[in-house]
Order: sequence, then C-alpha cells, then structure tokens
Amino acid sequence: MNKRKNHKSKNAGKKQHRSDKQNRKPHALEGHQKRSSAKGKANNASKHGGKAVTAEVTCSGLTSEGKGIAQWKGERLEIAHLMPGEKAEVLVSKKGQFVHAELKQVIESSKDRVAPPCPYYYECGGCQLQHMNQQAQTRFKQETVDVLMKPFGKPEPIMTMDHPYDYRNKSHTSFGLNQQRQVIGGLYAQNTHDIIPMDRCLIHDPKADEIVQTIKGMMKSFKMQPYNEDTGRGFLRHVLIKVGKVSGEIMVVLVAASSEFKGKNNFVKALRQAHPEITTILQNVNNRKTSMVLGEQEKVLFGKGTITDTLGGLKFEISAKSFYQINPVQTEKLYTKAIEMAELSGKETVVDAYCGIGTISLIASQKAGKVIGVELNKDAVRDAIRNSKRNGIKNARFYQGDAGKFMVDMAARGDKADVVIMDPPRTGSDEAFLSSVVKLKPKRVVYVSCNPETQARDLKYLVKNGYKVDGIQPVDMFPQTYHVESVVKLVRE
Ligand SMILES: C[S@@+](CC[C@H](N)C(=O)[O-])C[C@H]1O[C@@H](n2cnc3c(N)ncnc32)[C@H](O)[C@@H]1O
Repeated sequence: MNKRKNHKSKNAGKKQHRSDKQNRKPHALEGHQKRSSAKGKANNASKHGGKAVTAEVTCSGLTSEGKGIAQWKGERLEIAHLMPGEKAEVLVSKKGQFVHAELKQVIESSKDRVAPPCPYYYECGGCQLQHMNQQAQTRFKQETVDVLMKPFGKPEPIMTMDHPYDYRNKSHTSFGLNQQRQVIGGLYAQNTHDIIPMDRCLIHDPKADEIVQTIKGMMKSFKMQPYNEDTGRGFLRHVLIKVGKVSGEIMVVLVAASSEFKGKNNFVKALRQAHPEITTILQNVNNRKTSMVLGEQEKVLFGKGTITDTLGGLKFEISAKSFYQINPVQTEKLYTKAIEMAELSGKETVVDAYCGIGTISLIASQKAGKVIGVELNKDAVRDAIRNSKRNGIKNARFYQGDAGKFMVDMAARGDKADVVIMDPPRTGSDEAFLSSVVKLKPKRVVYVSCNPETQARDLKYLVKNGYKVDGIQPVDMFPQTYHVESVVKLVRE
C-alpha cells in the first residue's frame, strides 16, 4: 500500500488514480483526454439525483462486477475503479433508497494499481479491470469463482491468457455526429447511448478497428449519414465485424436503418479496394426503435455471406447472427477441458444443449457414439448442419428449438442420454431443462457457463437432485473485464 498526501481534485467528479509510479509523477487521468461524446455527458453523481457529498472511505473488497466495496454511514457503497485496501475520496449522492458513489481520487493506492493502457477506459465501461495489474485481475476472477463454487468444491486455478489483448473476434461500432457535425464512430459510454469517438479498442482485433476507421472516412466521401436514434433519420447504425482468427477471413456487416442503399456498389468496391482481406460484406436492415444491434433482414453485398474459421481442428462456418465464442485462444482451452470432463469412450449418446453453430457437438462427436445438438437460433442451427457436412461428420444431428422444451420431450419419450453438455446464455438454464436432465439420468453433465452466478444456482438444483460436482475449471475468456467463464463436471451419484 502506498501512502501519499491527500491530493485534492480540481474538478470534482473527474477521477484521479495514482499508483506507485504515479505517486512519483502525479497525474490525473494520464493519457485520458476528456472527449466530447455525441450527446454530451453529465456528471454521473448529480445524474443520480440528490446533492453529491464528498466522503473518505476504505475499500474492503470487490463486488462480482469488480467494483470496490466500502461502508459509509451504514450504507454499502459500490465504487467503480476502487481496489481492496485503498483509501479514497468518493462523491456520494442519494436518491430515495438508491445510493450512487463515484471515485473522486485515490488517497492511498494499492500496489496492484496500474495506469490503464486504454485512453478511453474511464469513459467506456466495456472493460472494468484495466486499473488492476494482470495478477490482481486473475486473483479477482479466481476468488469470484471460488466463492460462488464453495458449496460444490474447490475450483482449479483459472486458465489465463498469455497476451490478454486483441482477442475479440467480433466487434460492434456505432456512429453519430459530433457538435461540428463530423462523423464519429466508437463504443457507447457506460449505461448510455453516448458514443465515445475512438480509433482503437485494445481488446478488439486490430484489423477490425482499421476497417472501421476506413468506413468512417468513406462515410464522408459517400455522404452517408449516421443514423440518429432521436430523430430516426440517417442510414448507418452500426458496423459489425467478425474475424476468423485462424482463417483470416473477415465479415463486415453494415447495419442500416433502411433497405435502400444508394451507391451500394461503389461503396462495396471502395471498401474492398482499401481492405482486400475482407471476404464478405453484408447489409443488415434494422429499422426498429431498439437497442438491439441487428435487424431481421440481411442482404449479401459481396462474398458468400458467412466466414469460416478453425477450432479444435474442425472448420466452422459462421453467419452474422450466430453465436461464436469471442476469444478463440481461450475457447480451445475451454473446449479441451469440457471434452475431457465428458469422458467419452466412443459409445455415448451426448446431448449438446444450447449448441450454437455446433462447435462443441462436432468436436465431441469424434469421440462419441452420437451427438444431438439443440439450439434456439435458426441461423446457428443452419450453420451447425452445414458444419457437420463440411467436416464429414455423420453422427451428429441438430434441432432448432428451446433447449428446455426439447429436453422435456426427450424425457417424456424415455430417450436416452449418457452425457449432457450444456452451455446456456448468461441467464443460465431453467427448471424445465434441469428437471428433464434429472429424469434422463445422464451419467455425466458438463456445464459450461459465462456467468458462474447463474451456474451456481443451477448446480444447486442438480446437486439436490442426485448429482455431485466432480471438477470446476475457471477460464479467463474475457481479460480486462469482470466476466469469467467456468466449466463444471457433474456425475450421477
Ligand atoms: C453461450 S452460447 C453457447 C453456444 C455454443 N455452445 C458455443 O460454445 O459456441 C449460448 C447459446 O444458447 C442459445 N440459446 C439461448 N436461449 C436458448 C434456449 N432457450 N434454447 C436453446 N438455445 C438457446 C443462443 O442462441 C446461443 O447460441
């Protein structure tokens, strides 16, 4: 812990963070210029109502979202960017029952505090842990999983990533106009639709960000207006880019507010000329008032409309709307562990629930008797069927539908499953699914999750109903953010 004199902020509300090195060379928001967003930003403390008061607090721990916990006048405060053991001044505002606290300045900083490498870090909110060094991030994630999994056993050490940047194979960028009516593109500031103009996100694939910069420049020359959510005018809402990290294939999806795309051919030609590495370009039409990025309608403007990538030694075709794990380096480790936990001998019937484009199903099918994949998203199911053909796999079948209903029907028919692999969305599974697993009595369940909180809830149900946890492996799939993946093996007692 570094002690320093209380250094008062000139601008209340601006965060000032100091670490070991920073103590020797004090600076506020080092490398963080204040940027004007599309709609302008209000001070968060006053935005949350009530008059903001300054309080001095000591951080006692972290929430599961990586925020510092501190007590103040009997209230529990949750303060973004504050670390355990740190003493700090915070701005506290109260509205009814709701208390909001924002870091004003760190008075005594943790030895694990670092200057965040991203210049947009404090505005963006997409990453929450860049002010911690890698060891502290790893420790935080390990402890998060250890605490949640305590009733079930001791998790293995988390699998970390050697280069915890540039990993995202998918990125979305939104567009708007600044006060000078120039086109800006970037990510939304935390909890808002204010665009932070940015040219690089350190966890995105660098090539994807380069392409976005080109598109931003082309919007001016093609007189393409960004969509304005308030007026409903304008054309380009977002750009979604998917990169096949192994294949090098790149998909660019121009999400437009209307299906009419003036100058489409010239735009596509110019974009391809600037980036010959792009293998497919699509126009997605989203004309609804929604915060969802993609609309229903899709037109292929160039290429085959999908990209192909390699994972676990197999080739996978990926559509714009299908789920594909965003960190392929860590996904290899996650899948290897999941397949090891499934203990396949070559004879088993495996259900891969919430199977996406069939990645786990097809990798597992090489070691199983047969695999049944079920998935809600119809594009993903179409990809999964294509993927089984492309890889010459004959013992995998894919079904489109709700996994819970599918399992209820399987249990009602008295079907057999030796192993169930499940990888639900962040909300976890549901009782229809879990109760059917219990009825189907698979010998093993392998539960992959990107949200150990809902995973722990679902494990409780399975453990109460005849299963025992026999292995827990956390994986750092989302470095720099508070998110953590975990895979758990359950065996029937
Ligand atoms: C975390 S992803 C996992 C996908 C796949 N296992 C993988 O590793 O790529 C969760 C998947 O569940 C699908 N999904 C969401 N709700 C579902 C439901 N009720 N029934 C079946 N699939 C669902 C989503 O479309 C998504 O593809």
